[in-house]
Amino acid sequence: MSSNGIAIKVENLSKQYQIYDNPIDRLKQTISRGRRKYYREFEALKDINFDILKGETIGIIGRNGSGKSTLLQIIAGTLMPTSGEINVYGRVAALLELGSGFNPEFTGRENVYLNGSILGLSKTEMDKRFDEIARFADIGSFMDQPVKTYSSGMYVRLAFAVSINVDADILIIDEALAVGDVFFQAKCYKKFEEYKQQGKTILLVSHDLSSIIKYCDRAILLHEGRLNEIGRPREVVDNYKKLLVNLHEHTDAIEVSDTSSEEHIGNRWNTFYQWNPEHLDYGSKLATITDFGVFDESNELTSNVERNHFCSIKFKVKFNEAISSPIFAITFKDLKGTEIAGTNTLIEDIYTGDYEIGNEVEVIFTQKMNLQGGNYLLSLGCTGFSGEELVVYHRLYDIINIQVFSSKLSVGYVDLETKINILSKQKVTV
Ligand SMILES: Nc1ncnc2c1ncn2[C@@H]1O[C@H](COP(=O)(O)OP(=O)(O)OP(=O)(O)O)[C@@H](O)[C@H]1O
Repeated sequence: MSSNGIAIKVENLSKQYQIYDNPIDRLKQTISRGRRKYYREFEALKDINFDILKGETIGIIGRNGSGKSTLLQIIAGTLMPTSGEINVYGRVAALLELGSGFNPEFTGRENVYLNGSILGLSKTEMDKRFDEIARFADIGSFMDQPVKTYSSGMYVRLAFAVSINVDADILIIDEALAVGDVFFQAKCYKKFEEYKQQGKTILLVSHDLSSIIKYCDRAILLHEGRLNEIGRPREVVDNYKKLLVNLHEHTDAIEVSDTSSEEHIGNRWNTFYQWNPEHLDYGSKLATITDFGVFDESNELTSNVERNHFCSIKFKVKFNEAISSPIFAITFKDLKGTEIAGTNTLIEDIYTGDYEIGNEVEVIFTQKMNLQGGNYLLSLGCTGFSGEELVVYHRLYDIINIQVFSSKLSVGYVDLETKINILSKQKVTV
């Protein structure tokens, strides 16, 4: 069957698990040979449809229990769907949950060869790859110890090293990288880039939303076993965040309610800006952000800030209910959606006050702009706690673009304000 550029095709896929309330019921079920049902059915995946193209990197996100691992296992071929169809075009290397894929009694070396043979590679082919696998895993003499003696980090290192060195067309990774240390993670992400450049397909399940935005071409949001959304990672991640706070409304423009301070009506700071048409505006609106603006050192409204100069982000919040100790927040993201910098009054340990219905407050975040020259999206938020639970009153995500000007072209996102000294050593002549 021709794939027409498709790596994975999923059609009307559903998976039901049989839930036995009592362990003995499982035995009864076997004995009854289907005459009676001793289990409940639980639908972990419901009518899932999507195509993944060759060369795409896809992030899969969703709450715990939303069906991510079940979906990956079905794609990897280690679990059968209850109904529907799945076609996978190419060889799959899967790094699923810890504990799967390796025999704990075998050494690392033996497991490398075992995995290779499962994936259809001969011993000679694995011999050629072994040194690279060992180099990437970098677990030293543990390679010849039984895997059961490994730490979870070592386990992931070896499993990842195998997965990326078996010439798979499709790489599936379930959260596994989170266990490795940060340097290993960086090494893995670098490897992803190589993989992408080779036109290979990557499926990544992660709770690290920044990585999903940074590395994926598209993201899939699963919710209660259903495919909630598939699309641009930044949008899917933002919608997922909304879903996490159980708020589903999405308005296309800011609804600026009349505030109690008459002086600003018709003269709002925020009319100075072109708003991002893709911004997100959500929250319970028990408190609303009624205006916002960025001010330079002369207290002039601006959307251009010079690097290393001070600027103030101001926003007004009106309380539509009595609220104690709200949390005010700002975040800067780059245009890919990666959070670059941000803070809030909780992190900064600032007492924000108690408010009655109708009160209005002006919040001012003043900082030295240490971001490198470039374009950034500003997000604002007003949240709080209801008991233990974080509640969102109003968030304006990615509402405006702030351009940072800099004559200095250095690398990365922030200016470390490095001081460089060159100490010359005189040659000693005898
Ligand atoms: N073998 C099983 N038998 C019965 N129910 C199962 C089984 N495996 C998973 N489930 C249930 O199916 C649902 C989906 O599980 P799955 O592990 O796919 O979710 P997930 O999104 O990967 O979750 P997490 O983020 O916690 O890893 C959950 O409610 C889970 O309890």
